[in-house]
Amino acid sequence: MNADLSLYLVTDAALCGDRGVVATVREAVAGGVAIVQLRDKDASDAQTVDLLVELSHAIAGRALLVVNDRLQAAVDARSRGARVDGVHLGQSDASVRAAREALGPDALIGLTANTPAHLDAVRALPPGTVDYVGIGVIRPTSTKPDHPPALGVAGFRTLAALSPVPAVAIGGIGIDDVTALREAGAAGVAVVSALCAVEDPHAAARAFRRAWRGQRPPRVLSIAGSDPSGGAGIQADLKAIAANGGYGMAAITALTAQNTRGVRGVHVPPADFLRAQLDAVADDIEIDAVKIGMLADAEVIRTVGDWLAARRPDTVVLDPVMVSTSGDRLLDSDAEAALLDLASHADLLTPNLDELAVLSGCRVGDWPEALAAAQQVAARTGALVLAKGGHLAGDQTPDALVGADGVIVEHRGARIDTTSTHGTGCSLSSALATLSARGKDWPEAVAGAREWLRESLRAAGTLDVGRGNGPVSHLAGLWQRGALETRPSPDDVRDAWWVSIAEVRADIDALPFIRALADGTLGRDRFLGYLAQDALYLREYARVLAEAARLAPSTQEQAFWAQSAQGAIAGELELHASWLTPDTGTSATTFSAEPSAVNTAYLDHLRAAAFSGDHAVLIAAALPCFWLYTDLGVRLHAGSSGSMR
Ligand SMILES: Nc1ncnc2c1ncn2[C@@H]1O[C@H](COP(=O)(O)OP(=O)(O)O)[C@@H](O)[C@H]1O
Ligand SMILES: Cc1ncc(COP(=O)(O)O)c(N)n1
Ligand SMILES: [Mg+2]
Repeated sequence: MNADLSLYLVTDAALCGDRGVVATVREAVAGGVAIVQLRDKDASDAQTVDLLVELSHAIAGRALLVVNDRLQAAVDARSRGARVDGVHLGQSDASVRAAREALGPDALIGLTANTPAHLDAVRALPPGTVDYVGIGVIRPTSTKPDHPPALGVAGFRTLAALSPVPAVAIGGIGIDDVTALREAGAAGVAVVSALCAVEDPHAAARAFRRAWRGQRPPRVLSIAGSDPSGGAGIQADLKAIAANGGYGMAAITALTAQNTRGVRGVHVPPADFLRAQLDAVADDIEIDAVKIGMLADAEVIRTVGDWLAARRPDTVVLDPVMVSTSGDRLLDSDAEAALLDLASHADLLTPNLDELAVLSGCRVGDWPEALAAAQQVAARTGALVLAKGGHLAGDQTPDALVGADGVIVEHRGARIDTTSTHGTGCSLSSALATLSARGKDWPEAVAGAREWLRESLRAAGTLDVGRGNGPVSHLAGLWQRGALETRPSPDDVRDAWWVSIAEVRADIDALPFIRALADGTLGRDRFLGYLAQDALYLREYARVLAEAARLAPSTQEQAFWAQSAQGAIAGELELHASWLTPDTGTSATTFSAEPSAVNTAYLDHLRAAAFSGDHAVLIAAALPCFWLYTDLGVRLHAGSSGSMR
């Protein structure tokens, strides 16, 4: 049996305390435990059978269940209808061959192995007798008082390398050991106290899961129908998963011929082939979350249910698609009861108002009725229910996360004014599965998915796809944040500008005034005339720069422009003081000069830019003065022969 052994809970009644074994297991499984071993050395056989029956109901196919040592209890519990997947035996317990014979070829049979000789013995057995070995203890632990010396991670690695079957690490494992053990070849980590003796086994299990998974993005599998127009079904799911940070995969339940205006046809491939798709993915890839969408008919539902019972990933979101936004049936009406059964495999259901009415059998005419129906469905299925208000009349689209005890969290929000709502349900449920697999709890996942969907709805119109109800813009957030633009760097832009004004600059260099300035032959009067104009220019330029400071988008830029304004005023004052004041022998008339026509035109250009109120426009007008003067100054200085003064 190719089982998920990654997070393995071994029960300890004493450590579970008042909460009890059943509640502890239920919470830990909800948090992501993949396999549970009932271990109680003190219980009688009869008590063990009772507990197995109870645990099998509590687990409800969400994880595997095995029993430690008591082969007969496993057989007896099975005869009472319990799903007991197998046994875990110690070296001194019943023989693994007897267990295989009693429980059959599909049972999961594990064996404790602590020495190379134990592993040699496993290799000597007929293949398929033992499914996995438990190797330990990793660290000293009190839950197994007679344990052999602790192996540490290095000792585990050595033994695991000798094992012919997957090896689970067990004994005193803390969350900090998980990564190292996985790297050392562990197929899973088995824990007792770290999940039983904690206040919140659900949270602890999630933390272990995350540690096991490491930093990689979650793998999210959509089991849904195809929408060739790209807005709903698996096409929407893959985009939604990617947009929310997951790696998307898709097993196709049905092909639809549809567009934004409606569904023209549905083709359902053989259910066996769906199973083949699901197994192909699961045989190779660790699936962190599943989103289930369109299921077409009862046989497809059964196929998905069987597959989930055998290899359920941590997170299952079921969008009980029955009728599309365009009003077309996507599920046979006689399959609705089967869908309700499947719902009990899910962590979260995301029905719209109509689907909620079908699932609950209640009238759902308004939001309070939706909340009541959702609570009823939650109680009946054991899953949480996200009641969605997209189909409500009015300008609000509330969504509420509801459990068996009532509303957990409710979001209100104004309806976004758009007709592009094709695939909103598909997209939302995929986002939820992805965010949950990224470690968010359900209320956080709902808040995050809603926020993302609303952003995608707001941008939907710009896609302009189709003439019916268009798709949402799944990647709008990414596009708006500029991830796509192949924008040239600021340096490239500036270089291109310099090149584009090369001719103008050559003309400037050739001006008689500049040539005389450069070779030191400029007459004093002409130079003083120029300085007077420059002083007049700087006084106004300082005001323009002050306006740039006022409009600046950041404090850093604000400070730069304010300092530049101050520098321009200081420059003007210095020109007056050093060249233009009467006591240097220069005429006072120069000081009171009128701006020239060119000066006035240039200043008017700058003032117009300042009045535009647009920082970028103003900067574009103001910067050439900085850059061109610097450029010219540098070149004149490089070629200068003497002082101007
Ligand atoms: N016009 C809208 N503005 C804002 N949110 C919307 C709008 N239409 C649908 N939604 C949201 O889209 C999601 C899907 O809801 P709904 O349309 O009720 O389900 P479905 O698409 O399954 O029929 C919900 O979160 C709902 O609140
Ligand atoms: C293949 C497929 N699956 C699901 C939907 C539901 O769409 P919505 O999310 O708008 O309810 C759809 N239209 N097509
Ligand atoms: Mg919708």
